[in-house]
Amino acid sequence: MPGIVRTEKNKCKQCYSCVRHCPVKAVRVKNGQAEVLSERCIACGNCVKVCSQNAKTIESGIDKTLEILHRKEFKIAILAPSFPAAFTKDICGRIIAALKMMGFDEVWEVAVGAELIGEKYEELLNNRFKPPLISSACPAVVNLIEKHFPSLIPHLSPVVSPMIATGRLIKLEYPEALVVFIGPCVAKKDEMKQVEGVDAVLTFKELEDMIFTKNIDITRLEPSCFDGPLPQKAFRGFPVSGGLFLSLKDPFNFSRKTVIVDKREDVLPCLESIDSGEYNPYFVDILMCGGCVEGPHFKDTNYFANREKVEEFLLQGDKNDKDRDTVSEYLMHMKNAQELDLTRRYSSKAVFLKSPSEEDIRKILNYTNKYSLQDELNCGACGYSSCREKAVAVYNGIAEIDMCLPFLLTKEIKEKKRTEEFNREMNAIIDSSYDGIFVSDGEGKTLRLNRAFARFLGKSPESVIGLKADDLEKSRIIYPSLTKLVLKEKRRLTLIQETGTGKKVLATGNPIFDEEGRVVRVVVNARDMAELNHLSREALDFEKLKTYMEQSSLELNQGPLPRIVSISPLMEELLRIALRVAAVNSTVLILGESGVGKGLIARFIHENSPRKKGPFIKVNCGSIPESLLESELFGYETGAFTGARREGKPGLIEMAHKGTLLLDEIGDLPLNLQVKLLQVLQEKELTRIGGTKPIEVDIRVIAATNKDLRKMAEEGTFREDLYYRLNVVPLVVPPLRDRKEDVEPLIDYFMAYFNKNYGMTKSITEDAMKALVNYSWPGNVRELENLIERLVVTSERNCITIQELPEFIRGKKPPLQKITVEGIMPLKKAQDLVEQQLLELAVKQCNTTYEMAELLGVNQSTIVRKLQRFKDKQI
Ligand SMILES: Nc1ncnc2c1ncn2[C@@H]1O[C@H](COP(=O)(O)OP(=O)(O)OP(=O)(O)O)[C@@H](O)[C@H]1O
Repeated sequence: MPGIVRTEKNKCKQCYSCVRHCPVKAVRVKNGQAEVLSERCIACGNCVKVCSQNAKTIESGIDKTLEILHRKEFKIAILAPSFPAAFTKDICGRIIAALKMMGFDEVWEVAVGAELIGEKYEELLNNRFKPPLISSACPAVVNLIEKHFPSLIPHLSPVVSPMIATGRLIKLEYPEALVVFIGPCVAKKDEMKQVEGVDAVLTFKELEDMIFTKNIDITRLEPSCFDGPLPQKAFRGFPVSGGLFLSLKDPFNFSRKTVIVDKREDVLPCLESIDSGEYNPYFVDILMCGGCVEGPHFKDTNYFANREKVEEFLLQGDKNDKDRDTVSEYLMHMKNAQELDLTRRYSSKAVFLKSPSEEDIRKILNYTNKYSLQDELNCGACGYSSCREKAVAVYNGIAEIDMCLPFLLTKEIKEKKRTEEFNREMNAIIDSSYDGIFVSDGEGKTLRLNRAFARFLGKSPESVIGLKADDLEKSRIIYPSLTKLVLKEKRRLTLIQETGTGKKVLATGNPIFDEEGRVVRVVVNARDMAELNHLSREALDFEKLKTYMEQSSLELNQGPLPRIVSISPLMEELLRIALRVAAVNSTVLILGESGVGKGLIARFIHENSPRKKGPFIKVNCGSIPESLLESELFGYETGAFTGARREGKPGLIEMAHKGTLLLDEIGDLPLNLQVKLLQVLQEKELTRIGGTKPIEVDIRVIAATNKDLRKMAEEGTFREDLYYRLNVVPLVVPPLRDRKEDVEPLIDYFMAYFNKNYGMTKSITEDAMKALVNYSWPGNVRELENLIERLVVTSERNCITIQELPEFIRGKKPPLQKITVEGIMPLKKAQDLVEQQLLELAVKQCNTTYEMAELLGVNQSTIVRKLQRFKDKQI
């Protein structure tokens, strides 16, 4: 059966007041909303009275009454004896008149029913009915015993309430009559559903509402009197505390053994003590409220004033009292009075809560940080008198675990701290963002912007916050307004905006939607176009360089080992030593003029070492711009610098792990990197740029140079400690002029190689060969190789003749440039000037640094380096 109390969910504000004041804890809190459990509810209406939010309402009897009033049957209203307390003195008689005006044929007093059952109580008490006899006039008490103290059911008086007794008397006399009870009690609405006797129940408050709605001006009505039989005075006092007891013929007969319970807080302890056998009264005159003059639907709840009004009516009576038959006279006139059945039966409706084990209780308590007895504050904020009682409710699913106020407060403080921290972090992230960030609400009002965006606008963030997108656009602070467009189109948009400072920004606006699909925020992300262009150029250069680096390294590493062509005893000796060195892990320093084949020897050592399956990485320290060399060698971590890849990148040293690292042109390694390299050689670990964690590397280092490192170390341009660390095994590759016997085999080798490469079958005449062998090859093997390639490609005939050779090889020395010396200057400066002039000439003649290298007989990296040097020094 549904209960009589309803909860308006959205009004419930988690105050737990209803839980606290419910005597039987019939309130379940679920998702923060309290709802009454009809199976546990005793319909006392207390939760309705204490709910400050008016979230609890009582089932209304108005509709049912209206329906009855529309019927043609005989309609009788029965007024509870507490009515004088509900209305002012001059209104009382007029209430009866108002009820008749509304359509009731008669208005009876419920005190009649009280007199009827009073006799029954007399009988039960005199016949010693299963003491203690517990009165059953209060339906909330009956519910309490049936649902929560079923063992006391045999002691409940088997007599109906005065309301039911009055209803039944009327229906016996007028079987067709419809009876509406009007009283102070909400529990009567529940009783009506369980026991036959009345057709509707109205509270005094509902009656007032009906009178108001029907536009009845009660003050203008002539007072009217009660119909029906006249009850004895004593029974008009039924609703006050002990009213039933005092109505007994000889109450003092039982006074010592009677207890009058009329306070809500006393009801439970009384029944508990009787139930436990601790307390053994003879008669229990028990009401849930302070008599029936203090219910949840009573406007003025001052018990004493209410009680006085009831007693006044009891003494003064009604104007027509003397004209009415008494109850006993009325019964005598009835033909079938003996058929009046005033008995009531009860049944157990007990729904007990499950008892959790101690372990279960502990688990629940622990969740809210209650680990010891001291932690159990029993503050009652949750509505339960103790933390354990609440734990039992949680276990039974009628309370929520986090209903604990101290726990929530601690949690909230923590949460607040976390939110503050998070906000601080977010602000720091947003403010440190390189991109400009601008946030508006769904109306286009500026909520926040970061420093970068404020910089674009040339304004302080504070001066922009609160301004509308439209205003920003009109005043040209930023134009056009992306926020406006996003709000209009409701989609992500990108466009170029111009700011008041003349900056152009590339901006992307994103709408943020709420659950209903409305745009609640617009987040604009912007980049300065000028910076963007600059970055893209930088990134392009960076990528190009890396591709070049990776390709050159991989070429060496992955391609077939180039043949070392040599028949000279000097080279044979060198290779023999190189082979021996290859077997061990020592650092090798390869010295020799440019283009003699130092790189080739390094590769030879790697391929013949135990590391041959590992990588062979070649780094030309002279050809990578100094600004990039560090990151190329040591790698970098995420976001270490502008243009860095997002995920970071290992350096070439790290890439050479388990293999060999050739540091070519080591003499060009900047001093700061020399220190870092020394650390790697000594500690066998490195730290990426922007990183903190050292990375272990197992590499063999081979350094190569055409410079006099020892001299450089003496002059302080190369670290001495690094020089000694590298110079463990020095290998000197002899220049080609010192091993002329290798020239012819090398020419044959390169002829065959390029013929194959270009699909040709060129050969060379003996004269040409002789001239080539006799040339002194300042650029060594590289110069020779380049010339042969050019001859194979450019020679018109199948056989390359001496005429096709450059003049300087044919014996005629290359024409000497006239270098004017106008005075004494340091030799080094003179050398620089000469080099500079030569480079200037070469730049004019050649398209690439490779061509320049060939023309000047040095390798390309030397050209790059020297050009850079002259540029830097602006010589
Ligand atoms: N003995 C050789 N047999 C075949 N090819 C050789 C020989 N020596 C050198 N070369 C070729 O000559 C070119 C220059 O050699 P390498 O780059 O090893 O010289 P390098 O001394 O390292 O030059 P740099 O000092 O400019 O770095 C390469 O193409 C290499 O293959």
